[in-house]
Amino acid sequence: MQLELRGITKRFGDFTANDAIDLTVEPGEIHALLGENGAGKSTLMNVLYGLYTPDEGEILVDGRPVSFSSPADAMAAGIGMVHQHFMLVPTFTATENIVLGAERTTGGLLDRRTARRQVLETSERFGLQIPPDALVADLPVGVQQRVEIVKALLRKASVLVLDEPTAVLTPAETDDLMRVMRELAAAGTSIVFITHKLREVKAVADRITVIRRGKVVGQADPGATPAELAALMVGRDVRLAVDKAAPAPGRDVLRLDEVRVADPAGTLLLDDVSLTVRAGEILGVAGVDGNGQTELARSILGLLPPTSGRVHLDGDDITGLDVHDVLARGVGYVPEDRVHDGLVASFSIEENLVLDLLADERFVRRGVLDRDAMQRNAGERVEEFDIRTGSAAAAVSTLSGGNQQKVVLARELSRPLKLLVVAQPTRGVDVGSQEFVHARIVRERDAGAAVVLISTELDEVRALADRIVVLYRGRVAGEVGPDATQQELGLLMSGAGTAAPGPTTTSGTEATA
Ligand SMILES: Nc1ncnc2c1ncn2[C@@H]1O[C@H](COP(=O)(O)OP(=O)(O)OP(=O)(O)O)[C@@H](O)[C@H]1O
Repeated sequence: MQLELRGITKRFGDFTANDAIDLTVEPGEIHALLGENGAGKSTLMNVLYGLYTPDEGEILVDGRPVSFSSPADAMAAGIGMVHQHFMLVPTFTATENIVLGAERTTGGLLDRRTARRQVLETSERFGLQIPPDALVADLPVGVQQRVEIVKALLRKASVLVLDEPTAVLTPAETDDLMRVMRELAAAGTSIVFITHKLREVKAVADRITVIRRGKVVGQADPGATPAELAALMVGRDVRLAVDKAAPAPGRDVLRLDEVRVADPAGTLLLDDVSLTVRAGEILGVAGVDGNGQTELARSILGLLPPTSGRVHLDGDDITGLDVHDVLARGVGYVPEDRVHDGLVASFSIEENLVLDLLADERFVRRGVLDRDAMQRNAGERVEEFDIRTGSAAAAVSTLSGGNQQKVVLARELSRPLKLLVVAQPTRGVDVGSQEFVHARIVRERDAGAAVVLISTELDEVRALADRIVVLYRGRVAGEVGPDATQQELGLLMSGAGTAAPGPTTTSGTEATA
């Protein structure tokens, strides 16, 4: 199927998110859509998927104009979309999710056998392995994504939109998705692929369209170098390498002594983790997602009290302190899940920029919020972090994904810090802003903060960290320098080269200690 978007314009109030965009996607083509945060990529795809009505322009399918007033219309015309945030029901099985809304029923009941067979057939045909009877909540993110893709394919999608599909995937899951994309394209499905990872674009794209500030600025050749692609996206040269001097570590700021965290069933999520981070150094924490990184950050912050072991900040025992007390001691926190843990969606950008700073006399006078000060602060932060918004008084939920991430960073880096804990700092952030975020993290280090950098992006960890620990099944599998090779890190991340046992359970007394 040939898809053509012609002169699409979409405005929000007096802000033009898409400005007369033309885009043609040929049958069986993988068409990458590149652009900085807030460029208008998701908006354009939401227009295509019937979620937004364009103010101007038209959509043509095989040369015929079509008009979609809902995703159901778009799906009926053969367009499928996998969103950045999946839209699955966690308590339903994979099969139930896939057939939801298009189910065949007999006497009002779901025809489970037919549904299951269809799911298996589609997943086998495209090499998308799915356990049909597993609950979605129990599946790894990469498999949940396959459920979304099978769901679209089962509805006979001949154009599949993937909006930042690799942001949450492990490297192995990403490779797998790339393979699936190539196979789908070879079988005639067209794919619109949105990503900020230029290497992926080079690996799979047949054609590349770049948009900037709502307009198409050009097509790029898939043979272009990442630096050339970055320059076209951002409109200037981008340094893809991080500039940083040798560290000058000072006193111990953070010390974890044999920290253990067990879940209610007694499985150890953090297992005897001991580590020290000094002022003026960045400790990188590498590992495949789900090996204790989240629990590590949360136990330092006081969001998840350790089952046993101690956490010290600047010599003080802060184990068991409330998160507000920990933050008030000069700790900054950029959580991996910005939507749930970093922002209040319905609050304005101004308000989100001072969350957790409500004891700060810059913004609160005699218990009353100083709106003028908040406005001034927002103006400065928006400018400094290049947050793309029409107005800082707008709800933070109206920002593009990457710009929401910048709000969290701008807030956390706006006060003097002893310790900065950052998880996945550049997830969903465009290459130009990645450069900026990396430079800001190094600046915190150079100003004397101890930094814990948790990232599943090995390139990021190696570029920023002064030392790297690898977490594997809740344990520190090893410590290496920043010059460790990808292979050495990969081995530690897979559990090879360590004596770490499989998932352990606490023995009764320890679990409750
Ligand atoms: N519902 C809305 N109301 C107001 N403004 C909006 C709305 N949705 C999007 N915008 C604005 O439109 C612009 C484009 O956003 P969009 O989500 O399309 O960007 P994007 O290119 O997908 O960015 P990212 O790479 O960060 O995901 C942003 O500046 C955003 O703030």
